[in-house]
Amino acid sequence: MASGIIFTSGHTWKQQRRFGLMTLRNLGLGKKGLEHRIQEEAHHLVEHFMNERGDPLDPFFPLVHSVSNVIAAVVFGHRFSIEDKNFHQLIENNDYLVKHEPSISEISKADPDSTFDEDNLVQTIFDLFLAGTETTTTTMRWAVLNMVAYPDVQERVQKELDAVLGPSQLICYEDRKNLPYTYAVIHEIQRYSSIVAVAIPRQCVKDTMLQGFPIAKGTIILPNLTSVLLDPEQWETPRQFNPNHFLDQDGNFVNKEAFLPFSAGHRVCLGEQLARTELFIFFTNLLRAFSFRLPEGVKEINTEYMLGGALQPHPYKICAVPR
Ligand code: HEM
Repeated sequence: MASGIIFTSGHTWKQQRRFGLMTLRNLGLGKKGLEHRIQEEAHHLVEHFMNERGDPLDPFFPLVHSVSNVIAAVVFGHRFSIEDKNFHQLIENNDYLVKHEPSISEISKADPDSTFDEDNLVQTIFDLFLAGTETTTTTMRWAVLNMVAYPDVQERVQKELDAVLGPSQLICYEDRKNLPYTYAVIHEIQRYSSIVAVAIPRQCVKDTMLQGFPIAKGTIILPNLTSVLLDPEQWETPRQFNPNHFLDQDGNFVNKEAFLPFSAGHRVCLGEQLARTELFIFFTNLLRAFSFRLPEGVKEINTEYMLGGALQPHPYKICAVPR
């Protein structure tokens, strides 16, 4: 039988999803706890790039390290050092999670309706890790790649950051309100890269009429998120990277109903708030400290995606030049 959050439905899904959300909340999501964790990881990330002294690097490993450490803090209660062999194993082989046998007080044999058994615990941890690591890392890889591909956008972000933030000021998610251009760029990165092309499948529970289309009970539905994120009726230049999609004429940030990279409804991404906070804090810290450029002699960068579970960029190397 399926366990965890992503692959379940009905009672198990409800209980495990509620547990996942509660755990994130208890650990400070929406309060300051998890934000501190992200700020600390952003600090390590900047330090790691700084040590490369502007030499060509593939940002994948430092990014996945930072993103994983935020989730590790939630599910294991500690962060990994970048040299940690276990951490490398974790990244390469998610078996690590299954071998771990945590036991917590939620596991109850007394309640016959309880889904809090070890299978569900392991799978829920696995789900949070998988769903939280791959997606956020891939979005950050697109973020860096797009800054190299659109240097004028990068420059404008940096100008805004320099005008609003002090050079060593701790950046909070709250600062997005004073950084409309930067915030619009992050949204455009998510829209344009559309990394989760298709959301989790649904099954129709009763005969339904939807906008004139009959959908029979039992039909499996695949929500196509890319079709919304690239919809020509919703976006001025759907197939061009254009931060103006999220700005009004006065340069204020505007949210768009069709901005659905986290999907919508009961299954909406459970980590949306966490992911938004991570993307903002990692992106602003990196762009304040570095300009991303092509390595010497390299003329262009591949901005096509590779088809897979998530739409990922091709592996690439860039230089993080300290500003
Ligand atoms: C940029 C980063 C992220 C993106 C674009 C993203 C996107 C999505 C999407 C599209 C879904 C499917 C929703 C649906 O079928 O309607 C989803 C589900 C999910 N996400 Fe995320 N996600 C991100 C980050 C995270 C993080 C950081 C976590 C960890 C806490 C997380 C945990 C989950 C879980 C557990 C589900 C399954 C929810 C369910 O089945 O009820 N995600 N995410």
